[in-house]
Parts: sequence; structure tokens; C-alpha cells
Amino acid sequence: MLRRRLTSLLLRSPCSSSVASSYHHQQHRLLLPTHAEKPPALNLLRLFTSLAGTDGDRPFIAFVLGGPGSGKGTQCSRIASDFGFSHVSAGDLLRNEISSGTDQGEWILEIIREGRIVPSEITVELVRKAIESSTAKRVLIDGFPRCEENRIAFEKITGTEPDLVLFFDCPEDEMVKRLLSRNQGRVDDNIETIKKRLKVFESLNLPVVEYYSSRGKAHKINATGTEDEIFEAVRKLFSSLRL
Ligand SMILES: Nc1ncnc2c1ncn2[C@@H]1O[C@H](COP(=O)(O)OP(=O)(O)OP(=O)(O)O)[C@@H](O)[C@H]1O
Ligand SMILES: O=c1ccn([C@@H]2O[C@H](COP(=O)(O)O)[C@@H](O)[C@H]2O)c(=O)[nH]1
Ligand SMILES: [Mg+2]
Repeated sequence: MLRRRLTSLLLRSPCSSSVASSYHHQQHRLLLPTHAEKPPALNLLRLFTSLAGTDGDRPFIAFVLGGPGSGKGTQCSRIASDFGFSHVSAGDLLRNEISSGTDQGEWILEIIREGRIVPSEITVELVRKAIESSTAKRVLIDGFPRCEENRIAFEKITGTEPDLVLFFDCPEDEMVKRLLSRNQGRVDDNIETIKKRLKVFESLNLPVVEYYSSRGKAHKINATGTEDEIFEAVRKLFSSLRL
């Protein structure tokens, strides 16, 4: 029974157009991976171990969302050092997979190069493991969940929800400017990929922010201005939390 439920959850098209607004229907079909792209050696059974049932012991979890280049990574580093959070970047976990040189890594590289979203069965498992192996009492999950399907998979598989969702709100032109001058050798820091990432962000990631907003969990931070100015707003929020 449990196995059938989980399998049907995982085999749904990753972040498919069914979760997106009809307005962006065509774009999603073009930008998202298809079943044909399933990587080799995917072991669905690994997902049966989960955070489920450990809610009382689990750390405080904050999802950190925002468009590409909105400053999630930059602000997470500062939150981590000032407020004792462990910083789990979903993008970094995926880039580590790429560095491992496996077939799955090569497949992930192509998805990132095209600005699309890696299927939940890979990302949820990486994020879940990172949370479980952290000894910190507070964890920032940077850049995840990327779409409603990611969110639902995370919540079902781990049996938990985030305590807080931070949303960095930044205008597109500012995000593009920052990404084009990031200079860290990322394969997705080019104008073609950036345009695709912005579309994916608007059509698939914003609904996640809206979902948590409707549940009173999302906090919007104005992500324009200097890093220090933005962190001042972040600091106020985190100082007001009972951690
Ligand atoms: N407030 C800011 N003003 C100007 N540049 C900034 C600001 N915050 C971050 N940056 C720079 O913008 C670039 C993108 O920032 P960062 O990597 O933190 O964004 P991100 O949201 O994590 O992006 P991605 O989703 O692509 O990982 C970096 O080069 C960073 O140094
Ligand atoms: O949950 C996730 C996180 C990331 N990706 C892919 O990685 C790139 C880069 O991610 P950053 O968090 O911005 O470093 C992103 O554009 C996606 O292609 C993902 O699929 N799922
Ligand atoms: Mg980042």
C-alpha cells in the first residue's frame, strides 16, 4: 500500500504542467524533463527511509527561496554564521553529484545547463540525507523546493513541513545583472540559461512561495540594495524568532 502510494508519487512527471498555471502551459512542456530522461540506476527503494516519525527530534527547518541571482546563497552564508544554522544548498548537492563523474551526474549537468528542474526522487533524497546527517539544530535549505511537485514529494517522504520560508524578492533585471557578473564558472551563468531559469522560477517556483504564504509561513524580504542592507532585514526577522 505504502509502496504503491510512493511509487505513484515518484512516477508523476517531475514538476509537470499539471501543477502550473495554464498561462505557462506551453513553456513548461518545453522546459521540463520528460520520463525518457530518467537516469540509469535510480533506486526508488532508498526513499523508504525518511524523516517521518521523527518530527519531535528534527531540526528547525527554513526553506530559502527566490529567483536566480536574488542572493539566496549570499544571505544564507550570513544567516548560518550569525544564527547557527547549517546551510544546505540543493544546487550545491546537485553540483556535487556532477563532480562525482557518474552517468547520473552527467544527466544532472544537462538539466542544470538547460535551466530545468531535476526530478524530485533525486533532489529530495539528497536534501533528506543532508538534513539527517547534520548535527545542527537549525537548517537552511537553500533553493528547494523548486516546484509544487518537489514540495509535495518532500513533505510526503520526510513527513514534515518547513517551520519558515524566506522569500527573496528581487526584480528580474537586477538578478540578470548579478548572475552575468557572478564569475564562478557556473554552466548556467549565461544569458540563454538565465532566461530559461527566470521562466521556470515564475511558473513553477512562485506557486510554492504562494502555497506557504497562504499557510502563513512565508516571509518576503526585499532583495534589492546592498548585501548589508538586505541582511539587516533578515537579521530582524531571525532575531524575532524563538529558535
Ligand atoms: N545585494 C547584492 N547586491 C549585489 N550583488 C549581490 C548581492 N547579493 C548577492 N550578490 C552577488 O550576486 C551574485 C548572485 O548571488 P547568489 O549566488 O547569492 O544568488 P542565488 O540566489 O544563490 O543564485 P542562484 O539561484 O543562481 O544560486 C553573486 O555574485 C553575489 O556575490
Ligand atoms: O532543488 C533544486 C535545486 C536546483 N536545481 C537545479 O540546479 C540549478 C542551480 O540551482 P541553484 O539553487 O540556483 O544553485 C537550478 O537552476 C536547477 O537546474 C534543481 O533542479 N532542483
Ligand atoms: Mg545559490
